[in-house]
Amino acid sequence: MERKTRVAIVGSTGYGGVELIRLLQNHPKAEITSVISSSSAGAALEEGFPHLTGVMDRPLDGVNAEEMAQRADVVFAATPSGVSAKLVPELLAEGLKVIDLSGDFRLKDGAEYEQWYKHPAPPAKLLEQAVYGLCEVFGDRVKEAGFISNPGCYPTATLLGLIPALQAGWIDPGSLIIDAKSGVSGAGRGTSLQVHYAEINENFKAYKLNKHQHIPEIEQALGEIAGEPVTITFTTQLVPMTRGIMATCYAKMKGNYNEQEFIDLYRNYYTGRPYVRIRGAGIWPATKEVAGSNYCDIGFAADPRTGRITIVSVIDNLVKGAAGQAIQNLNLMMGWEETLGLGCTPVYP
Ligand SMILES: NC(=O)C1=CN([C@@H]2O[C@H](COP(=O)(O)OP(=O)(O)OC[C@H]3O[C@@H](n4cnc5c(N)ncnc54)[C@H](OP(=O)(O)O)[C@@H]3O)[C@@H](O)[C@H]2O)C=CC1
Ligand SMILES: CC(=O)N[C@@H](CCC(=O)OP(=O)(O)O)C(=O)O
Repeated sequence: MERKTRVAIVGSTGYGGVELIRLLQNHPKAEITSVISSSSAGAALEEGFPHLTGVMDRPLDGVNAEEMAQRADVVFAATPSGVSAKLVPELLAEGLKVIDLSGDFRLKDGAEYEQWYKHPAPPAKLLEQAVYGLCEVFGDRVKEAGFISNPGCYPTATLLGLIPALQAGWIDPGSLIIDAKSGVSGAGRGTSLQVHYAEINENFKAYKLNKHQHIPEIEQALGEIAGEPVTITFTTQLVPMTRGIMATCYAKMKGNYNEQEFIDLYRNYYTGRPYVRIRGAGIWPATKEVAGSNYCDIGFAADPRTGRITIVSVIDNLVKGAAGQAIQNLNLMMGWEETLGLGCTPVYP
Protein backbone atom coordinates (compact mmCIF):
# COMPACT_ATOMS: atom_id res chain seq x y z
CA MET A 1 0.00 0.00 0.00
CA GLU A 2 1.31 3.43 -0.97
CA ARG A 3 2.81 5.34 2.02
CA LYS A 4 0.84 8.43 2.95
CA THR A 5 2.50 11.83 2.58
CA ARG A 6 3.82 12.92 5.97
CA VAL A 7 2.71 16.40 7.06
CA ALA A 8 4.05 18.65 9.83
CA ILE A 9 2.17 21.68 11.11
CA VAL A 10 4.03 24.59 12.67
CA GLY A 11 1.66 26.82 14.61
CA SER A 12 -0.43 23.84 15.75
CA THR A 13 -1.84 25.77 18.71
CA GLY A 14 -3.21 28.55 16.53
CA TYR A 15 -6.59 28.84 14.87
CA GLY A 16 -5.14 28.04 11.46
CA GLY A 17 -3.09 25.14 12.81
CA VAL A 18 -6.00 23.63 14.72
CA GLU A 19 -8.18 23.92 11.62
CA LEU A 20 -5.50 22.12 9.57
CA ILE A 21 -5.52 19.31 12.15
CA ARG A 22 -9.33 19.06 11.94
CA LEU A 23 -9.47 18.94 8.14
CA LEU A 24 -6.51 16.60 7.66
CA GLN A 25 -8.22 13.93 9.78
CA ASN A 26 -10.32 13.13 6.72
CA HIS A 27 -7.48 13.22 4.19
CA PRO A 28 -6.91 9.78 2.59
CA LYS A 29 -3.40 10.50 1.27
CA ALA A 30 -1.84 12.65 4.00
CA GLU A 31 -1.10 11.98 7.65
CA ILE A 32 0.02 14.40 10.33
CA THR A 33 3.35 13.13 11.69
CA SER A 34 4.29 16.22 13.68
CA VAL A 35 2.41 19.00 15.41
CA ILE A 36 4.74 21.80 16.43
CA SER A 37 4.62 24.54 19.03
CA SER A 38 7.26 27.10 19.94
CA SER A 39 5.86 27.58 23.45
CA SER A 40 4.30 24.24 24.41
CA ALA A 41 6.74 21.62 23.10
CA GLY A 42 6.42 18.36 25.04
CA ALA A 43 2.83 19.00 26.04
CA ALA A 44 -0.07 16.96 24.75
CA LEU A 45 -2.09 18.84 22.15
CA GLU A 46 -5.33 17.89 23.91
CA GLU A 47 -4.22 19.73 27.09
CA GLY A 48 -4.90 23.01 25.33
CA PHE A 49 -7.50 21.66 22.93
CA PRO A 50 -9.72 19.06 24.61
CA HIS A 51 -11.82 18.80 21.46
CA LEU A 52 -8.76 17.14 19.89
CA THR A 53 -8.59 14.39 22.52
CA GLY A 54 -7.49 11.16 20.89
CA VAL A 55 -6.62 12.86 17.61
CA MET A 56 -2.86 13.14 18.07
CA ASP A 57 -1.09 10.50 20.09
CA ARG A 58 2.29 12.23 20.08
CA PRO A 59 3.18 15.35 22.11
CA LEU A 60 3.83 18.70 20.52
CA ASP A 61 7.29 18.93 18.96
CA GLY A 62 9.56 21.95 19.14
CA VAL A 63 10.48 24.13 16.16
CA ASN A 64 13.44 22.36 14.56
CA ALA A 65 13.76 22.28 10.77
CA GLU A 66 16.18 19.32 10.75
CA GLU A 67 13.85 17.20 12.90
CA MET A 68 10.89 18.22 10.74
CA ALA A 69 12.75 16.98 7.66
CA GLN A 70 13.12 13.56 9.31
CA ARG A 71 9.44 13.41 10.30
CA ALA A 72 7.67 14.99 7.34
CA ASP A 73 7.58 15.54 3.57
CA VAL A 74 5.45 18.72 3.63
CA VAL A 75 5.23 21.48 6.23
CA PHE A 76 2.33 23.86 6.75
CA ALA A 77 3.64 27.05 8.34
CA ALA A 78 0.60 28.39 10.17
CA THR A 79 2.74 30.99 11.88
CA PRO A 80 2.58 34.76 12.25
CA SER A 81 3.94 37.19 9.73
CA GLY A 82 7.61 37.71 10.52
CA VAL A 83 7.95 34.22 12.02
CA SER A 84 7.36 32.49 8.69
CA ALA A 85 9.86 34.85 7.05
CA LYS A 86 12.59 33.39 9.27
CA LEU A 87 11.38 29.78 9.47
CA VAL A 88 10.48 29.02 5.86
CA PRO A 89 14.01 29.47 4.44
CA GLU A 90 15.25 26.88 6.96
CA LEU A 91 12.51 24.44 5.96
CA LEU A 92 13.21 24.84 2.26
CA ALA A 93 16.94 24.40 2.88
CA GLU A 94 16.08 20.99 4.41
CA GLY A 95 14.40 20.00 1.14
CA LEU A 96 10.89 20.17 2.59
CA LYS A 97 7.86 21.22 0.55
CA VAL A 98 6.29 24.22 2.26
CA ILE A 99 2.83 25.79 2.28
CA ASP A 100 3.01 29.06 4.20
CA LEU A 101 -0.21 30.57 5.54
CA SER A 102 1.29 33.94 6.48
CA GLY A 103 1.53 37.06 4.38
CA ASP A 104 5.34 36.92 4.30
CA PHE A 105 5.80 35.50 0.81
CA ARG A 106 2.73 36.77 -1.07
CA LEU A 107 4.18 40.06 -2.32
CA LYS A 108 6.85 39.83 -5.02
CA ASP A 109 8.32 43.23 -4.12
CA GLY A 110 10.29 43.15 -0.86
CA ALA A 111 10.22 46.93 -0.50
CA GLU A 112 6.43 46.91 -0.76
CA TYR A 113 6.32 44.11 1.82
CA GLU A 114 8.38 46.20 4.27
CA GLN A 115 6.18 49.25 3.64
CA TRP A 116 3.00 47.35 4.60
CA TYR A 117 4.20 44.71 7.08
CA LYS A 118 6.69 46.98 8.88
CA HIS A 119 9.43 44.38 9.22
CA PRO A 120 12.32 43.12 7.08
CA ALA A 121 11.34 41.29 3.90
CA PRO A 122 12.34 37.67 3.27
CA PRO A 123 15.09 37.07 0.67
CA ALA A 124 14.08 38.29 -2.82
CA LYS A 125 14.90 34.85 -4.25
CA LEU A 126 12.26 33.24 -2.05
CA LEU A 127 9.69 35.92 -2.82
CA GLU A 128 10.22 35.09 -6.48
CA GLN A 129 10.12 31.32 -5.89
CA ALA A 130 6.90 31.34 -3.86
CA VAL A 131 3.78 30.46 -5.87
CA TYR A 132 0.70 32.43 -4.84
CA GLY A 133 -1.82 29.68 -4.20
CA LEU A 134 -5.17 31.17 -5.19
CA CYS A 135 -6.33 27.75 -6.39
CA GLU A 136 -9.17 28.63 -8.78
CA VAL A 137 -7.07 31.27 -10.56
CA PHE A 138 -3.43 30.14 -10.33
CA GLY A 139 -3.92 26.41 -9.67
CA ASP A 140 -1.90 25.44 -12.76
CA ARG A 141 1.20 27.12 -11.27
CA VAL A 142 0.70 25.29 -7.98
CA LYS A 143 0.98 21.90 -9.66
CA GLU A 144 4.68 22.38 -10.32
CA ALA A 145 5.51 24.13 -7.09
CA GLY A 146 7.36 23.04 -3.95
CA PHE A 147 6.77 26.29 -2.09
CA ILE A 148 3.34 27.86 -1.92
CA SER A 149 2.29 31.14 -0.34
CA ASN A 150 -1.32 30.71 0.75
CA PRO A 151 -3.50 33.79 0.09
CA GLY A 152 -4.97 35.86 2.88
CA CYS A 153 -8.59 35.55 3.94
CA TYR A 154 -9.79 38.95 2.70
CA PRO A 155 -7.87 38.62 -0.60
CA THR A 156 -9.31 35.15 -1.25
CA ALA A 157 -12.91 36.35 -0.96
CA THR A 158 -12.19 39.61 -2.81
CA LEU A 159 -10.19 38.14 -5.71
CA LEU A 160 -12.57 35.23 -6.36
CA GLY A 161 -15.34 37.83 -6.43
CA LEU A 162 -13.65 40.26 -8.82
CA ILE A 163 -11.29 38.36 -11.14
CA PRO A 164 -13.77 36.83 -13.63
CA ALA A 165 -15.39 40.22 -14.34
CA LEU A 166 -12.03 41.98 -14.49
CA GLN A 167 -10.58 39.38 -16.84
CA ALA A 168 -13.63 39.69 -19.11
CA GLY A 169 -13.18 43.46 -19.27
CA TRP A 170 -16.66 44.02 -17.84
CA ILE A 171 -15.56 46.31 -14.98
CA ASP A 172 -13.36 49.41 -14.79
CA PRO A 173 -10.12 48.52 -12.92
CA GLY A 174 -9.90 52.10 -11.67
CA SER A 175 -13.29 52.01 -9.96
CA LEU A 176 -12.89 49.20 -7.43
CA ILE A 177 -14.10 49.66 -3.84
CA ILE A 178 -14.18 46.70 -1.45
CA ASP A 179 -15.93 46.67 1.88
CA ALA A 180 -14.63 43.65 3.81
CA LYS A 181 -15.94 42.25 7.11
CA SER A 182 -14.35 39.55 9.25
CA GLY A 183 -15.21 37.48 12.29
CA VAL A 184 -12.81 37.71 15.20
CA SER A 185 -11.01 34.42 14.59
CA GLY A 186 -9.48 36.22 11.61
CA ALA A 187 -7.19 37.99 14.06
CA GLY A 188 -5.75 34.72 15.32
CA ARG A 189 -5.65 33.21 18.79
CA GLY A 190 -2.46 34.95 19.69
CA THR A 191 -3.84 38.48 19.55
CA SER A 192 -5.43 40.71 22.15
CA LEU A 193 -8.73 40.69 20.26
CA GLN A 194 -9.63 37.39 21.82
CA VAL A 195 -9.52 38.74 25.37
CA HIS A 196 -11.76 41.78 25.07
CA TYR A 197 -15.11 40.13 24.48
CA ALA A 198 -16.98 43.00 26.12
CA GLU A 199 -15.49 45.38 23.59
CA ILE A 200 -16.09 43.14 20.60
CA ASN A 201 -19.54 41.82 21.39
CA GLU A 202 -22.45 43.96 20.10
CA ASN A 203 -19.95 46.20 18.32
CA PHE A 204 -18.99 46.75 14.66
CA LYS A 205 -15.58 48.28 14.16
CA ALA A 206 -13.61 49.60 11.16
CA TYR A 207 -9.85 49.22 11.39
CA LYS A 208 -6.62 49.65 9.39
CA LEU A 209 -8.46 51.95 6.95
CA ASN A 210 -6.28 52.52 3.88
CA LYS A 211 -3.46 50.75 5.75
CA HIS A 212 -4.40 47.06 5.58
CA GLN A 213 -1.63 44.67 4.52
CA HIS A 214 -4.03 43.00 2.13
CA ILE A 215 -4.25 46.06 -0.11
CA PRO A 216 -0.98 45.36 -1.98
CA GLU A 217 -1.77 41.63 -2.15
CA ILE A 218 -5.12 42.28 -3.81
CA GLU A 219 -3.70 44.99 -6.09
CA GLN A 220 -0.83 42.69 -7.15
CA ALA A 221 -3.20 39.93 -8.28
CA LEU A 222 -5.72 42.28 -9.91
CA GLY A 223 -2.90 44.10 -11.72
CA GLU A 224 -1.64 40.81 -13.15
CA ILE A 225 -5.10 39.93 -14.41
CA ALA A 226 -5.84 43.42 -15.77
CA GLY A 227 -2.40 43.77 -17.37
CA GLU A 228 -2.11 47.23 -15.82
CA PRO A 229 -1.59 48.68 -12.32
CA VAL A 230 -4.74 48.56 -10.24
CA THR A 231 -5.44 50.53 -7.07
CA ILE A 232 -8.38 49.83 -4.78
CA THR A 233 -10.20 51.41 -1.89
CA PHE A 234 -10.35 48.69 0.75
CA THR A 235 -12.04 48.94 4.12
CA THR A 236 -11.92 46.25 6.79
CA GLN A 237 -14.34 45.85 9.65
CA LEU A 238 -14.54 43.52 12.63
CA VAL A 239 -17.86 41.79 13.22
CA PRO A 240 -18.81 40.11 16.54
CA MET A 241 -18.92 36.59 15.16
CA THR A 242 -16.35 33.81 15.33
CA ARG A 243 -15.86 32.90 11.69
CA GLY A 244 -16.65 34.44 8.33
CA ILE A 245 -15.52 36.91 5.74
CA MET A 246 -17.83 38.95 3.52
CA ALA A 247 -16.22 41.00 0.76
CA THR A 248 -18.73 43.40 -0.80
CA CYS A 249 -17.12 44.65 -4.01
CA TYR A 250 -18.33 47.69 -5.98
CA ALA A 251 -17.24 48.39 -9.58
CA LYS A 252 -18.26 50.58 -12.49
CA MET A 253 -19.46 48.41 -15.35
CA LYS A 254 -17.99 48.96 -18.82
CA GLY A 255 -21.29 47.99 -20.42
CA ASN A 256 -24.89 47.72 -19.31
CA TYR A 257 -24.63 44.08 -18.23
CA ASN A 258 -27.37 42.60 -16.11
CA GLU A 259 -27.24 40.24 -13.14
CA GLN A 260 -27.93 37.11 -15.16
CA GLU A 261 -25.08 37.91 -17.52
CA PHE A 262 -22.71 38.15 -14.53
CA ILE A 263 -24.07 34.89 -13.15
CA ASP A 264 -23.50 33.16 -16.49
CA LEU A 265 -20.01 34.66 -16.82
CA TYR A 266 -18.98 33.42 -13.35
CA ARG A 267 -20.58 30.01 -13.71
CA ASN A 268 -18.61 29.60 -16.92
CA TYR A 269 -15.35 30.88 -15.39
CA TYR A 270 -15.63 28.54 -12.39
CA THR A 271 -16.88 25.53 -14.36
CA GLY A 272 -15.43 22.39 -12.81
CA ARG A 273 -14.18 24.20 -9.72
CA PRO A 274 -15.88 22.49 -6.78
CA TYR A 275 -15.41 25.24 -4.20
CA VAL A 276 -16.95 28.28 -5.83
CA ARG A 277 -20.77 28.44 -5.84
CA ILE A 278 -22.56 31.17 -7.77
CA ARG A 279 -25.94 32.28 -6.43
CA GLY A 280 -28.98 32.80 -8.65
CA ALA A 281 -30.38 36.24 -9.48
CA GLY A 282 -31.51 38.29 -6.50
CA ILE A 283 -29.93 35.89 -3.98
CA TRP A 284 -26.95 37.10 -2.02
CA PRO A 285 -24.73 34.78 0.08
CA ALA A 286 -24.35 34.90 3.85
CA THR A 287 -21.30 33.82 5.84
CA LYS A 288 -23.23 31.18 7.78
CA GLU A 289 -23.92 29.40 4.49
CA VAL A 290 -20.21 28.53 4.11
CA ALA A 291 -19.19 28.15 7.78
CA GLY A 292 -16.80 25.25 8.36
CA SER A 293 -16.52 24.55 4.63
CA ASN A 294 -14.09 25.35 1.82
CA TYR A 295 -16.73 27.08 -0.29
CA CYS A 296 -16.65 30.62 -1.63
CA ASP A 297 -20.21 31.72 -2.44
CA ILE A 298 -20.75 34.70 -4.74
CA GLY A 299 -23.82 36.81 -5.63
CA PHE A 300 -24.48 39.89 -7.78
CA ALA A 301 -26.59 43.03 -7.98
CA ALA A 302 -26.33 45.06 -11.19
CA ASP A 303 -27.62 48.64 -10.97
CA PRO A 304 -28.43 50.22 -14.36
CA ARG A 305 -29.28 53.46 -12.56
CA THR A 306 -25.66 53.98 -11.41
CA GLY A 307 -23.90 51.70 -13.91
CA ARG A 308 -22.33 49.79 -11.03
CA ILE A 309 -22.18 46.12 -10.15
CA THR A 310 -22.13 44.95 -6.53
CA ILE A 311 -20.50 41.57 -6.00
CA VAL A 312 -20.91 39.81 -2.64
CA SER A 313 -18.38 37.08 -1.85
CA VAL A 314 -18.30 35.03 1.37
CA ILE A 315 -15.91 32.44 2.83
CA ASP A 316 -15.01 30.91 6.16
CA ASN A 317 -11.76 32.72 7.01
CA LEU A 318 -10.25 29.66 8.67
CA VAL A 319 -11.17 27.24 5.88
CA LYS A 320 -11.19 28.72 2.39
CA GLY A 321 -9.38 31.73 3.85
CA ALA A 322 -6.60 29.64 5.41
CA ALA A 323 -6.44 25.90 6.24
CA GLY A 324 -8.89 24.69 3.59
CA GLN A 325 -7.20 26.50 0.72
CA ALA A 326 -3.82 25.35 2.11
CA ILE A 327 -4.99 21.72 1.86
CA GLN A 328 -6.47 22.42 -1.59
CA ASN A 329 -2.97 23.65 -2.52
CA LEU A 330 -1.42 20.49 -1.05
CA ASN A 331 -3.72 18.42 -3.24
CA LEU A 332 -2.83 20.39 -6.37
CA MET A 333 0.89 20.39 -5.54
CA MET A 334 0.89 16.60 -5.07
CA GLY A 335 -1.17 15.98 -8.21
CA TRP A 336 -4.07 14.62 -6.18
CA GLU A 337 -7.81 15.13 -6.56
CA GLU A 338 -8.40 18.74 -5.47
CA THR A 339 -11.17 17.88 -3.02
CA LEU A 340 -9.34 15.33 -0.87
CA GLY A 341 -9.91 16.03 2.83
CA LEU A 342 -12.21 18.94 2.06
CA GLY A 343 -15.56 17.29 1.59
CA CYS A 344 -17.24 18.90 4.56
CA THR A 345 -20.48 20.67 3.81
CA PRO A 346 -21.14 23.88 5.78
CA VAL A 347 -22.15 23.61 9.44
CA TYR A 348 -25.65 25.08 9.68
CA PRO A 349 -27.20 26.88 11.43
N1 LIG B 1 -6.98 33.54 11.31
C1 LIG B 1 -7.28 33.62 10.04
O1 LIG B 1 -8.46 33.70 9.65
C2 LIG B 1 -6.19 33.64 9.01
C3 LIG B 1 -4.85 33.66 9.37
N2 LIG B 1 -3.89 33.70 8.38
C4 LIG B 1 -2.47 33.70 8.73
O2 LIG B 1 -2.12 32.39 9.16
C5 LIG B 1 -1.11 32.45 10.15
C6 LIG B 1 -1.63 31.79 11.41
O3 LIG B 1 -2.74 32.53 11.80
P1 LIG B 1 -3.62 32.12 13.07
O4 LIG B 1 -3.65 30.65 13.20
O5 LIG B 1 -4.89 32.86 12.98
O6 LIG B 1 -2.73 32.72 14.24
P2 LIG B 1 -2.71 32.30 15.77
O7 LIG B 1 -2.25 33.49 16.52
O8 LIG B 1 -4.01 31.68 16.13
O9 LIG B 1 -1.57 31.16 15.82
C7 LIG B 1 -0.24 31.46 15.54
C8 LIG B 1 0.57 30.24 15.81
O10 LIG B 1 1.96 30.50 15.60
C9 LIG B 1 2.71 29.99 16.71
N3 LIG B 1 3.91 30.82 16.88
C10 LIG B 1 3.97 32.07 17.40
N4 LIG B 1 5.25 32.49 17.42
C11 LIG B 1 6.00 31.48 16.90
C12 LIG B 1 7.38 31.30 16.66
N5 LIG B 1 8.25 32.26 16.95
N6 LIG B 1 7.80 30.14 16.10
C13 LIG B 1 6.90 29.16 15.79
N7 LIG B 1 5.58 29.26 16.00
C14 LIG B 1 5.13 30.41 16.55
C15 LIG B 1 1.77 30.07 17.91
O11 LIG B 1 1.88 29.24 18.95
P3 LIG B 1 2.99 28.41 19.67
O12 LIG B 1 3.32 29.29 20.80
O13 LIG B 1 2.32 27.13 20.07
O14 LIG B 1 4.11 28.19 18.72
C16 LIG B 1 0.41 29.74 17.22
O15 LIG B 1 0.30 28.35 17.19
C17 LIG B 1 -0.80 33.94 10.34
O16 LIG B 1 0.27 34.33 9.54
C18 LIG B 1 -2.08 34.61 9.86
O17 LIG B 1 -1.83 35.92 9.46
C19 LIG B 1 -4.20 33.68 7.05
C20 LIG B 1 -5.50 33.65 6.67
C21 LIG B 1 -6.58 33.64 7.60
C1 LIG C 1 -9.96 40.36 12.03
C2 LIG C 1 -8.48 40.53 11.75
O1 LIG C 1 -7.75 41.12 12.52
N1 LIG C 1 -8.01 39.98 10.64
C3 LIG C 1 -6.61 40.06 10.29
C4 LIG C 1 -6.38 39.14 9.13
C5 LIG C 1 -5.07 38.47 9.30
C6 LIG C 1 -4.77 37.56 8.23
O2 LIG C 1 -5.55 36.91 7.64
O3 LIG C 1 -3.51 37.54 8.01
P1 LIG C 1 -2.69 37.44 6.73
O4 LIG C 1 -2.13 38.75 6.56
O5 LIG C 1 -1.73 36.34 6.98
O6 LIG C 1 -3.66 37.06 5.64
C7 LIG C 1 -6.20 41.48 9.89
O7 LIG C 1 -7.07 42.22 9.46
O8 LIG C 1 -5.00 41.76 9.95
